[in-house]
Amino acid sequence: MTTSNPILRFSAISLFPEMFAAVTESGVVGRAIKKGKVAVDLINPRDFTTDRHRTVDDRPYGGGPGMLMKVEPLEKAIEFAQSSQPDGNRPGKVIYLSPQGEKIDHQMVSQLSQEEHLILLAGRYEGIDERLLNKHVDLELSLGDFVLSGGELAAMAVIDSVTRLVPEVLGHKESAEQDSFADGLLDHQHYTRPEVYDGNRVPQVLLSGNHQVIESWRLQQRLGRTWLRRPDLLARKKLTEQEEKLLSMFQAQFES
Ligand SMILES: NC(=O)c1ccc(N[C@@H]2CC[C@@H](O)C2)nc1
Repeated sequence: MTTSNPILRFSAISLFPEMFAAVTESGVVGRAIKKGKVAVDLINPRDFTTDRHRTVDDRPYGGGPGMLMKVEPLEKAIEFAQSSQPDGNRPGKVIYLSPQGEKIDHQMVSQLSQEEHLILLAGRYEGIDERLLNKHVDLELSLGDFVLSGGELAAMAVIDSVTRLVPEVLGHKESAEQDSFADGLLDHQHYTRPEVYDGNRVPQVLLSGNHQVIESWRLQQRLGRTWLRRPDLLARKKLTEQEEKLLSMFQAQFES
């Protein structure tokens, strides 16, 4: 069933729109687009240049290495993205991807999945004029403390992670509720055939067919792994009495 108006629309502003095929032509996002639940428009600032050489970069004031993205083509691309928003809808939220942004986490992804239109600004070169950012950008986001040669990969990470949380995008089989972080814990271990691999057996509990025991074991592993690998996440989580008990049993075994 394709609906004419998608639940969530992304407008990706990028000098390398062909990169976005990586998310638009496969997997969860590809299927969500086919089902008309999500749309991804690609907007290239180069199409908004007026000079013969279609110039999109310029030298930085104050000198220094590299180039910056020209203001005018970017501004026209952003205004084009906003004008493509159906009348009456809330204006699109302009997101700039950069190492100077707020670190993205599940909370942020979940909030973004409630929006109707996300305009993702993927920069290149050394970046973008601060006055353009101040005028047009609502939210500056970062995948983490590292530098990419362009914002496109970060923008695609936003498209993929947000799309997964759009209602009815994931079938019940792949439901996002089971995702790690959805409840502030890391994921448990996963196993599939063969039962013995490289001399290691699958944990017996998973072969028992006793779903209550399996669920309890999985929760205990999630608590234990979060305690071992991401104590910062555990510190933020209010544990139920049952979770406290499972975790302390895990800790006792671990420390024995
Ligand atoms: N950590 C990140 O999310 C991130 C985002 C963008 C980026 N690089 C672009 C290229 C020029 C400027 O627009 C920023 N690097 C890292």
